[in-house]
Amino acid sequence: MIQNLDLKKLDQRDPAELAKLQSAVQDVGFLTVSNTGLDSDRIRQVIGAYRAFFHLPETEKNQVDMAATGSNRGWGASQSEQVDPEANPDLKEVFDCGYEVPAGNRYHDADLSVYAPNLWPDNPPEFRSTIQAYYSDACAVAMRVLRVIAAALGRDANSFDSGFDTPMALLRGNYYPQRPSWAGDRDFGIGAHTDYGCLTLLATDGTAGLEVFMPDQSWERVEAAPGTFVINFGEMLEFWTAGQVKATLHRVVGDAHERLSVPLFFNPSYDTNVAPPDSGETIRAGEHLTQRFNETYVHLQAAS
Ligand SMILES: O=C(O)CCC(=O)C(=O)O
Ligand SMILES: [Fe+2]
Repeated sequence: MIQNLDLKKLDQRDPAELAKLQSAVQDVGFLTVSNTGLDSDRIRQVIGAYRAFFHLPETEKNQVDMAATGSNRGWGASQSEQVDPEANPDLKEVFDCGYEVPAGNRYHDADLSVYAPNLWPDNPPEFRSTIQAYYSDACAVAMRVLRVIAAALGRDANSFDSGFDTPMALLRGNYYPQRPSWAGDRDFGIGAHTDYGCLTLLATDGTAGLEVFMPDQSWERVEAAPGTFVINFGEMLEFWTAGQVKATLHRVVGDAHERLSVPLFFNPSYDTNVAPPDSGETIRAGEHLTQRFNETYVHLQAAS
């Protein structure tokens, strides 16, 4: 079962809520969370901005097409990403934006694609300001959730903080058009995958579609109305916690309804070592993320 938790209670270290969190991260790797401070009106505004962008004619979206770049900022057309090598490229469209590295930061002149400059469309006019404001508020919620996870695992609540000073956090709008009539059994809105980073904070427009691969090997639907978030964990947090946090497979098949979702992939700074503690290994977060991007974005598959 996928648990719904209350972030305010977790912040207050409510013992029953922390115990539920511990089993959600270890056994299932998925949960939903409410009471984050980001309310339903705010999420509707953000989803509305993405929806207006995705409904623009392709000629306009083409002006910010990431395929013309060596990174993943801007619009990705349908079938521009293949998260499951056994399936066809995903049917969804995306819009990705990332962290804006300030001048003076050690990564500012590093020319790393994970910190590439954002590409913003001219329309809708309020798109950039709406999405940028949400980016920073969503990162703050994600960091709060990571702190309560550290506490639930019996660690110092701030033990992950120093790894996130320049987060490679990627905010995405996913647009799933109606599933086309020609789609076959290798075609998905997004194929089965695990996320690459640490924590994913996902808002949706309330339309069903996300399915989680449960410990009993069944696919379970998880729904979240605007104001409730789905949280799951990526490969890096599984390594970093030596498996105490589970990176769980999930997918969206798609159906007759258009659907929007907005994941924030909260990834650490490039040089953060996400290898299991005391393993003597080094897994540099930026190298793992770059490799996974190169494997899955079609325009980067060809270039790498
Ligand atoms: O649309 C969803 O509900 C999930 C999207 C997802 O898994 C992803 O973008 O990694
Ligand atoms: Fe995902």
